[in-house]
Amino acid sequence: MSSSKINSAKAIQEPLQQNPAQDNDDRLRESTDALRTIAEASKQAAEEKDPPQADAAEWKGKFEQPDKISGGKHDVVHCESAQNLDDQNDSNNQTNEHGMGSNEVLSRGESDSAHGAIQNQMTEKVLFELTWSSKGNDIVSCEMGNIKTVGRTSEQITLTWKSEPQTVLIITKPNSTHVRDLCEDIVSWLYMHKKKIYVEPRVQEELLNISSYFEFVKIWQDDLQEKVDLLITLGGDGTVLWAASMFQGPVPPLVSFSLGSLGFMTPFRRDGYKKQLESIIKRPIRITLRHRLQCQIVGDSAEEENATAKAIFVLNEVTIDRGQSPYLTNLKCYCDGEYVTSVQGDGLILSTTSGSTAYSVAAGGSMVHPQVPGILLTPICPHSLSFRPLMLPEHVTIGVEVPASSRSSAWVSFDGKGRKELKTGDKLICSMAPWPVPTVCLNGSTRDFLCSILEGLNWNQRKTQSSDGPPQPQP
Ligand SMILES: NC(=O)c1ccc[n+]([C@@H]2O[C@H](COP(=O)([O-])OP(=O)(O)OC[C@H]3O[C@@H](n4cnc5c(N)ncnc54)[C@H](O)[C@@H]3O)[C@@H](O)[C@H]2O)c1
Ligand SMILES: Nc1ncnc2c1ncn2[C@@H]1O[C@H](COP(=O)(O)OP(=O)(O)OP(=O)(O)O)[C@@H](O)[C@H]1O
Repeated sequence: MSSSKINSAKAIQEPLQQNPAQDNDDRLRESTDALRTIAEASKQAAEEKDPPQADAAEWKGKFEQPDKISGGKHDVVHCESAQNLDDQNDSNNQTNEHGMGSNEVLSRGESDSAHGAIQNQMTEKVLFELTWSSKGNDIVSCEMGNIKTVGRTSEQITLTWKSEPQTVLIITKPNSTHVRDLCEDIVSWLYMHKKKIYVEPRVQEELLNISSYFEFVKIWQDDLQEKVDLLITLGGDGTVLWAASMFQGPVPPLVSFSLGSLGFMTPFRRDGYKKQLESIIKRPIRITLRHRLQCQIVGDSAEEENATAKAIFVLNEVTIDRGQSPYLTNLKCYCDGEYVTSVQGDGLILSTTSGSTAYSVAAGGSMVHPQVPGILLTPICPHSLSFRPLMLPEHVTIGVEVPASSRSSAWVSFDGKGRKELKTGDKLICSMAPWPVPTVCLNGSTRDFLCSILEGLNWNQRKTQSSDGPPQPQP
């Protein structure tokens, strides 16, 4: 192992040992534990073979400090009065305000070359306001004993900056010339607009290889989640997943440019990026709050790793499968601690609604609008004719256990990464995380979703039936 890897592993291990876990296998642990887990997952990823990912994961591990999260903000949305919205948000202009999202104030000082003076002024993370179409703060009213729904949790949300975002983190897909080119352009554009720019070490190196002009671009060192105003991804859905996994607490608004093959979560195109970014930093933006799941393994395996209270955040799904075992998985499923059923088949996917169009749909699950709060249970090749996919409400806690009677262990993966063995007796606990990923919409949450299933999956494409044919049957 290289010395940098050893240092990185040490940096990860130390926080892991600082906060011993408490026992409770029915509820997910609080945020301190969550960070510890992410650090461990990154360590594992760093040991994987893919060099760009291993390096990136190693870098992520360096700044993931468990104690940061204990002071994390659980309330992403607070109630406060709304402002008028501009013409971008017609649909919301006639509605009342529902909530306000704010980021905390923090201090920092750092000198830069060209824009040093400007950058030094940026000592606070910018605040913003969230407008959630609704006739009031409540979802349900009960006046005079009449129950009436007055708000919808899945309505379009608008984010209005209190001042222009200043600090931008750009995450890019490795090994792509198109991505590198667009990254260079966007970095230059942002610098012209006096933004403070952070990237991964690999990207900084790439930019400096192009020109020393890019010396103003910084590598993020620490306090990541507390300083970024805007997150930009250049790549496909995998890059969005990667960027989201870097935030173990609140996630800043994420603008995703599509430079992949499919791009369900990447509505922005490289052409016209200037106009789009200009609009995003200066005007109110429509966002989709993509829910995440927090997952935790409890049992002997976790204890062996000295991390019983591990939690990992996923934007798409957590998958439990049979790995290389030739046997059926035998997974006992619990909902809020109550036994529900057993999965006998290749495995089970616990998916967010954002992830419903990914692995879950391939396994026969329904596609669900990402703003709908809920957890999908989709079996993988169940050896039972009646195991239909299921969707449960957002508040439940799901447990999946490999019972002692199982013929073999199972394997868990998180957004397709960080595979871990679930030995007999181990349990995966999963519930909705308090920190969603706010992705910026191109044409609104619903239109973007429908476009992605129509264009990405060719949903329900069929040649139209010709009008000529047998005569209509007479009534
Ligand atoms: N049989 C399958 O369909 C299958 C199998 C394994 C993993 N996956 C998915 O791949 C994801 C990891 O993505 P990656 O890009 O890192 O790996 P990857 O490069 O193997 O890409 C998998 C494909 O899934 C697509 N995808 C990812 N998230 C999506 C979403 N929310 N909606 C629609 N499509 C989506 C990607 O665009 C890509 O085409 C996992 O979270 C899992 O959902 C799918
Ligand atoms: N910054 C990053 N560092 C390391 N690995 C990354 C980074 N961004 C993305 N990846 C990985 O690179 C792989 C490919 O990325 P991505 O899915 O974005 O591109 P794609 O496969 O071309 O696009 P699509 O998902 O649309 O098919 C994914 O496995 C992802 O986890």
